[in-house]
Order: sequence, then C-alpha cells, then structure tokens
Amino acid sequence: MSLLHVKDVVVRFGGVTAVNHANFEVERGTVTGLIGPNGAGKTTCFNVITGLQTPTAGRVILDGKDITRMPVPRRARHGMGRTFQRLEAFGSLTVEDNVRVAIDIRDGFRGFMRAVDGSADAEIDALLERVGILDYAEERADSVPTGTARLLEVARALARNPRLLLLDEPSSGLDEAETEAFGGLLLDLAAEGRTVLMVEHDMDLVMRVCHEIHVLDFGSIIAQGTPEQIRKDPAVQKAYLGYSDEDVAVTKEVAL
Ligand SMILES: Nc1ncnc2c1ncn2[C@@H]1O[C@H](COP(=O)(O)OP(=O)(O)OP(=O)(O)O)[C@@H](O)[C@H]1O
Repeated sequence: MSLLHVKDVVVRFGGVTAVNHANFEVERGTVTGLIGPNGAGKTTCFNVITGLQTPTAGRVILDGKDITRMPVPRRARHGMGRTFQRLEAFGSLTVEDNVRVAIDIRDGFRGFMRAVDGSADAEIDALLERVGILDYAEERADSVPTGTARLLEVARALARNPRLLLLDEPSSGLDEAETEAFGGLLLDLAAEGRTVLMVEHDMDLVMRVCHEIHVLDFGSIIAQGTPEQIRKDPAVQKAYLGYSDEDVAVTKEVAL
C-alpha cells in the first residue's frame, strides 16, 4: 500500500479549476516529483495534502487513513512535514534558533527544558550539518542567501522527524554544487525510509533523484512514470515545450 494517495481531488476557486480530478500515489521510501508548468495546480495539491486547502471534492489518504478533514497540526503529528515556496523562517532569529524552535514545538515541555539546559544543541548542529549550512548557524536567518534559507526550512522540517516530507521548490536559490549535495540528501532520506514529495522546476535535479514523477497540467495528471518514461512522454513534451518529438518527426516527414 502506498503511503499517500490523492484520490480524485478537485479544487475550484470560483470559476477557476486549480485541480481537476487529480489522482496519484506516493510510494514509501521514495523521492517522488510533482511537476508541471506554472499554474498547473502543484502548490494547490500540496495545500490539499497538508490541510491548508479543503478540496471541493476527492480524498487524501495517508497510510490507509482518510485525512481529508484532519486539521493541519494533527497531520504534522501523523508525520507530515512541509516547506513552502515562499520562505517562512523567522528572520530575526539566528539559523540555529530557527531549528531550536522547531525542536521545542516537537518536544513540548521537554523541549522547553532542553532549550534551557542546552541539550538540544548537538541535535541542532547535526541537522544544520546534514543540510550543509552549519557554517551559518549563528547568522540571522534574514541575512543568509536565499538558498541557505531554503535549506534552513528543510532542516526545520526534518527536526520534526517526518515520514512524509513535502518540499515546494526546494532547490531555487541553490548553486550547482549545493543542488548536487541537496540531491544526495534527498536520496539519503529515501534510503532511510522517509518519503519525499517534491515540487521542483529544476528538471536536471528531478530527473536525477526522483524514483517516480507525476505531471500536472491545467490541474489534471497528464503523465506518471519513471524519469525516463516522463522524458519521452509526448503529452509532457507538449505541456512544457508546446510540441513533442512526435510532432517534430511528423514535421520532418512532411518536409521531406
Ligand atoms: N487562492 C486562490 N484563489 C484563486 N485562484 C487561485 C488560488 N490559488 C491558486 N489559484 C489559481 O489556481 C491555479 C493553480 O495554482 P497553483 O499555485 O496551485 O499552481 P502551481 O502549479 O503551483 O504554479 P507555480 O509553478 O507557478 O507555483 C492557478 O491558475 C492559480 O492562479
């Protein structure tokens, strides 16, 4: 059984259908991509999965349980973590204190005591090291580069020890070397049994790390499969490029 099942979800905003009977599953221990052109409905799908948006129709199933109406905090307690396209870190806190807050929230009163006696420090350092931003630990979050702030969001999400991690455009702002390292981190997370669902525009990263990809266009899933299958899919090529390899072949034939 898959960890997450988005079942026939529809989201309408007045006359706009942002998600149109979307159906897809996310397998455990994988990195799964949710891609599509701008305005395809990716973030709206994330909002439905995490509970920020109530669907007009359809259901969300997590680990066999219908969570469609479950409030956001309960979803987090059920192991769902998320980062946002727009940066959400507390700008006036240091990078390490941002992670400390996430740990405090996770641990409740015990977390408060750990903050007081300093015993959370090793965990904070380990999380920052894991995402590659330990050097920025003492900087204010609003003074670090965008890519670093994005990695900070990943560290905060990981602090809650999620089994399903939803990442909305996590690589934007990262340079080539950082993106490479980030891809390695995603694969490590999957190898340790976590499940990652990622909205991402960097197709090189998506093709390199995703085990499976779902493609949205105008709110509908138009293709699903491995990176190789998606790369060759005529519907995907048309959605992104306006034409497919098949069209090019036909055009060449006509020209000949
Ligand atoms: N709160 C809202 N009210 C009205 N329309 C909305 C709302 N949120 C999203 N939309 C519309 O729904 C459609 C899907 O938007 P969404 O942000 O989910 O797409 P996306 O695939 O995440 O786009 P992008 O890649 O540009 O972030 C768009 O036409 C958008 O304008």
